Amino acid sequence: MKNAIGEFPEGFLWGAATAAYQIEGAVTEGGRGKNIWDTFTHTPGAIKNGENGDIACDHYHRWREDIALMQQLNLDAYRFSIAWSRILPQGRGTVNQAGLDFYSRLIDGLLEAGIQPFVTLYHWDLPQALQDEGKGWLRRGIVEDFVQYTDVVTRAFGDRVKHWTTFNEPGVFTWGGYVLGEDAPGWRMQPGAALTALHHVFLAHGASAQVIRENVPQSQVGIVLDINVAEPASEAPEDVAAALRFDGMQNRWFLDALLRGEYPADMVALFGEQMPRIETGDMQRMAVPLDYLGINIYRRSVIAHGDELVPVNYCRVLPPGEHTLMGWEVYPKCIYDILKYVNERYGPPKIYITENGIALPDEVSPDGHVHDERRIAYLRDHLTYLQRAIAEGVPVRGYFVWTLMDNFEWALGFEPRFGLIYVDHQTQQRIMKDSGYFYADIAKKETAVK
Ligand SMILES: CO[C@H](O)c1c[n+]2c([nH]1)[C@H](O)[C@@H](O)[C@H](O)[C@H]2CO
Repeated sequence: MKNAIGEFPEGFLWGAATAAYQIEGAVTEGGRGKNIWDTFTHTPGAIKNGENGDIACDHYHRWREDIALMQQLNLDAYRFSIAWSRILPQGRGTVNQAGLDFYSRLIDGLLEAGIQPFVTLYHWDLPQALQDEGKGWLRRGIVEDFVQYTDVVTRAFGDRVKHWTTFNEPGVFTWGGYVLGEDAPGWRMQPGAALTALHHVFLAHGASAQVIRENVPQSQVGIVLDINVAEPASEAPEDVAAALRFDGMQNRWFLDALLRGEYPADMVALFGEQMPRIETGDMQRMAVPLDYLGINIYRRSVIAHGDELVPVNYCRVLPPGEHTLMGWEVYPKCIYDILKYVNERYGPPKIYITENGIALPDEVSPDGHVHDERRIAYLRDHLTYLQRAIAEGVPVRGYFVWTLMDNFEWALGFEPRFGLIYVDHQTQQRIMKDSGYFYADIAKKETAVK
């Protein structure tokens, strides 16, 4: 199909993405159990402005209205996550039928609207009961809990949902949650804790993929990673070495483990005593064949030597130029560079851009519209580089904007607005931004130029 950006493969999916804790609200409704983000956001000082996702975008009650907005955007697909603690309030054991019913109605509504559901099983919101019982992902037994959760939801929705992502960005929630303290559960520990948690997440991924394939005929199974191509800040040997360590930690640790069944030797040597306990067969258990790789792409990564993050000892350098509200550089060619990096080294069968977007201080103008020209430029320029990568043979089959609507941006609260749709979080009014109309035109099939 052809649109204002250029030629895209027939069947290319134009989507938008969200996550349960960031949009649903209704945290004590419908039998939902507590999760670690409920706890973390109510911990004084954890979240900017003391905000939380108790109400968020009230999507739990407004999902019909939100599906109608997705139709206005001409979406082919919608990427969303299921809240584990809505399905299994205690993380395991008794199933909450009201939780299954909510997602079943949502999925039926999407299908009726002609929108394909892309489900993420885990987007950071671990049931608090599992955190309390045995330190969450640090306990190897959690793999079995995740398998039960996978089994329940794929039996319930596998007749209608074919695209299943096990985890969103394993590195972010383990490193952020167990070392940096920036994400739930907010622990500041040694890197070894994050590597152990990550090892168990990888095992859970492999076991979950098996269950999905057993329960869902014609399923497509993948995982979502944030891959970053490292550019040394200078030609100085210490910066070049730091960029290699960044590449090892940010990219090869995940891609080698999940696609090749081995941890990269240089990083194993670097981590030494911090390495997780690896049992016989573990690496084969995690490296199950995948139907697609989801990649979240936002920015370029210019890396220099740094003394803080021991033992990886790298730090990001922010080049001059345009930056987003997150303090990230706007560098559209990053999407081309990252796709070429992954395709040339690992050659996944299919790729989806599962997140790409920009945080801006959007405001409603006196005319009642949100004129977010910078987001239009960001999307247009990244899509142009995406189209170039596809034309050069990278097997990208879909693109999901982060995000459908302005939502709860984790430790930063509601201030960073990423949405195609503006949300007034006091009134819950939704307003399509100018970028939403732009994207609807990109996604609209009738605009196809013969
Ligand atoms: C460096 O960006 C990461 O890849 C990334 C960015 N983002 C993410 N991962 C998460 O998957 C989303 O939940 C965030 O809301 C979103 C915006 O911050």
